[in-house]
Amino acid sequence: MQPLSAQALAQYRAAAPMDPVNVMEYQMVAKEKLPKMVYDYYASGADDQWTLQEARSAFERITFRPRVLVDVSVQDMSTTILGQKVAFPICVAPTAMQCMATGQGEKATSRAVASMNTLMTLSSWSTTPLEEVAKAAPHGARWFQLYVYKDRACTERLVRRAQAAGYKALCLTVDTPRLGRRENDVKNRFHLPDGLTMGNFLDLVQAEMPTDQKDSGLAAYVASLIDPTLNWKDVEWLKTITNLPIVVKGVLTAEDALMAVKHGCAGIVVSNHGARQLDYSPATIDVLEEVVNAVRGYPIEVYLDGGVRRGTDALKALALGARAVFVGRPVVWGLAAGGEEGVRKVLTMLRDEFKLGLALLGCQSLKDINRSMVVTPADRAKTAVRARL
Ligand SMILES: Cc1cc2nc3c(=O)[nH]c(=O)nc-3n(C[C@H](O)[C@H](O)[C@H](O)COP(=O)(O)O)c2cc1C
Ligand SMILES: CC(C)CC(=O)C(=O)O
Repeated sequence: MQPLSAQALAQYRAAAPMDPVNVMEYQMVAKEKLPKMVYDYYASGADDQWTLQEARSAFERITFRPRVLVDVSVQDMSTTILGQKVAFPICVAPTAMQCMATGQGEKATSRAVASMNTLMTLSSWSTTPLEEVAKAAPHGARWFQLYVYKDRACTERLVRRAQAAGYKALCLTVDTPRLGRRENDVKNRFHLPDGLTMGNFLDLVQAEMPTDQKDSGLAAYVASLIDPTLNWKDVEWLKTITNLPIVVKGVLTAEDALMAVKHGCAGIVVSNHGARQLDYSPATIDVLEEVVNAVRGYPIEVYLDGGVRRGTDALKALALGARAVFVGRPVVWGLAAGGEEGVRKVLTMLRDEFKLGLALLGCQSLKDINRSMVVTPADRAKTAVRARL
């Protein structure tokens, strides 16, 4: 989502709802509450932020073909994600440094997500140690997002800790050999606010983010720690140090999807990192089908993240073959606006919108959602060509 313009914010203030009724309004409340450096970090995309805009535009270009006169008085939104049951197919993507949004940070998210019976992915760059996040909601479904560090011993210890703490999969982020250039972070000289630390590294590597940079402190921090040599062989290495399933996050092409299959990954997140890495990458919803078609018949699940702000966005992704979607910023907006309760409200909104859309589409359960229920720009182009022949 685009950063809000001064004009949009002024318009919102004029009609400020006491209680936000959608995710976009939660973003506006969060913007009012957060310090500028923090809001900008959460909201921004890379460079021109073209991909950031495109994430929403691409969803807007897809329309539905709803079916009618179907009994939808009883609905079931549940599914499984790598065998773990979730109440609805909207899960939580990893977002770093959540204690900047609210004091309880990742612990609040953990409790809210568990109470909604869905799945949370914890960023390895959390401001709370992974064990404390697990303890905050012991029965919640949880994955651990991994960046591979130059210090492989540190990486290995982190993986073992995640496994010991009950995280059920490693979500390996593969689109960040270097941090994308977020110009607001450069201007703001982004750094971790005083009193916060990267909770998982306290005993491992340099826990403090530099504050004296003439650039984004985060970009320098990432450059000093994350291993840019990461490649498919390292997936094999990871498999020698853990038996947790590996989900690769950041795949955008059929070629890489097939590499994930070849290297024994259990899942793929079709993701462009919330438009924060390579600008002019496509919107994820536009490449989802390419990935789904490439791996059809293989034992691998495909998920999508990026720009999901409405229950109907999730329906579109499922119709195009995703097993579930993940949301990043909406959770942070909920946290900033209302802590644990704010996250619960955001997830409840998305769940309820999804349920309503499911009924209006004529579906009783996720099994009823199918490809014929959406029309994409590619479908329209094909129809136009056929009409001309
Ligand atoms: C503030 C912020 C921090 C993020 N931190 C991480 C991270 O630590 N690890 C990671 O793999 N992805 C990270 N991401 C990317 C998200 O996991 C996800 O791909 C993206 O936010 C999805 O798009 P959405 O925000 O439009 O829902 C971050 C995204 C944001 C906005
Ligand atoms: C600590 C960062 C690498 C987190 C991240 O992935 C992001 O800001 O997009």
